[in-house]
Amino acid sequence: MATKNKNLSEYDKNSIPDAKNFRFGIVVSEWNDAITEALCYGAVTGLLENEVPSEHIIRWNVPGSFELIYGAKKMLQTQKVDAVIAIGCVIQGQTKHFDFVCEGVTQGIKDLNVQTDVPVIFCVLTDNTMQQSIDRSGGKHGNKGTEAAIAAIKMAYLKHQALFSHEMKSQQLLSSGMLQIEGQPLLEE
Ligand SMILES: Nc1c(NC[C@H](O)[C@H](O)[C@H](O)CO)[nH]c(=O)[nH]c1=O
Ligand SMILES: CC(=O)[C@@H](O)COP(=O)(O)O
Repeated sequence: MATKNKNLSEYDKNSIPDAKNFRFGIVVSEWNDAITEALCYGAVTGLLENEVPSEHIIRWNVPGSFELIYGAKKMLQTQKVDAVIAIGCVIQGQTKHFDFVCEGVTQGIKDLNVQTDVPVIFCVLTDNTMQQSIDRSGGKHGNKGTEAAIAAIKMAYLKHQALFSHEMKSQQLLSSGMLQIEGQPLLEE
């Protein structure tokens, strides 16, 4: 479904997991800051609406969308966060630079999701015109920042569920004797 047929701010509140214990990083590009500030407002509002305490939200700025990659990497490496939201707005200019910035930040954020254990949410507008960006940052198509906040909550929950499931399976294997901790007797004497 294309964005033009969907409101980015709409979501089923009943489908959102309990997020009050999760912590979120938000990295915001300063290019097109009228748009990125509106996206950040949507993201923070989406988190607060779902019981995330304001003190569980850490915000950093970077110069442009290309720097979101490094900013998100340092955020997840140095801060105790369950997910990171990367916010940017790239608008087509006169040259091919748009293509390289969009491809670079897309691939870079994808790489972070592959190489690290913290979900990084892609909240980067890649628009042909400023009006398209306005429409998607609190305008007629809603706010992609809110959409990103909901995605961040759901991915933080998925991460925690996966970890819990793994720990439960390990405990079951240990207690059944099917798994041995190195250096410890298989069965207690
Ligand atoms: N033209 C836009 C940019 N360009 C700047 C790059 O993101 C980057 O900061 C620069 O190449 C230095 O590494 N950035 C945006 O976020 N939006 C644009 O429209
Ligand atoms: C995405 C960009 O870097 C672009 O807005 C810069 O504009 P231009 O292509 O005219 O240099």
